[in-house]
Amino acid sequence: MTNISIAPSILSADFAKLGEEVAEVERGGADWIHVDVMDGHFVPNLTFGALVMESIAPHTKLPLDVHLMVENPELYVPAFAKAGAHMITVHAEACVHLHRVLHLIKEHGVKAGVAINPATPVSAIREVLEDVDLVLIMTVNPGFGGQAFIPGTLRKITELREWKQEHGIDFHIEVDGGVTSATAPLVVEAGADVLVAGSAVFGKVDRRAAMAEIRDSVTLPR
Ligand SMILES: O=C(CO)[C@@H](O)[C@H](O)COP(=O)(O)O
Ligand SMILES: [Fe+2]
Repeated sequence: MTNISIAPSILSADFAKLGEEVAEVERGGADWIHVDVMDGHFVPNLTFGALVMESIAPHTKLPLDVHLMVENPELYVPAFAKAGAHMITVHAEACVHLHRVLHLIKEHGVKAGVAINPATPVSAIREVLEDVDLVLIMTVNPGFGGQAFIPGTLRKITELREWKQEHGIDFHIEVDGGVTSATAPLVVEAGADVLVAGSAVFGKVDRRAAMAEIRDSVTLPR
């Protein structure tokens, strides 16, 4: 079975103590830290920029998985790379020159990911699938934590898994939005290997138990 990584999204953490929050989920068994950056234009919400992430970075050794929900993401790639990003994912819908942006990310020594919204087909990113380290399938419309999983997105995960098999190339398939112990088995069965979970982890008092519940849902026999 594929190794499954859990990436708690700090969007649902307590912003007044982000350092402690990431350290706690690292101790509790998280694999990556998912960092949601929103500009109030590409999505109807605002979060933070590279300076805030730079101040979080010393509090964890886990890879920082930056999800840029911003227009003109190429403008922010250098700052997030400098701030300690391990992976930077940009939205296909936000990039006129998607191939160029993905290579800009790699030139900064960072792994490159591409994200698609629920209404965007896999065909929109087919020409860059050999250029990416990760594809992020949004399983909610981006902008907010705590939304309900959109089941119609599952067929895109399956399509990507089949594409990987057919072409013999590898990249992570990450899912983001509404991931819980109820939906995790569905996305893993479809082919996802990185599970972002915001409210299902940070919304719980016991974060270790919350992550264990998600991991057990995809590893223990049903
Ligand atoms: O990128 C986003 C939202 O746009 C996510 O990363 C959310 O933070 C996921 O939150 P939950 O749906 O897991 O509560
Ligand atoms: Fe995200």
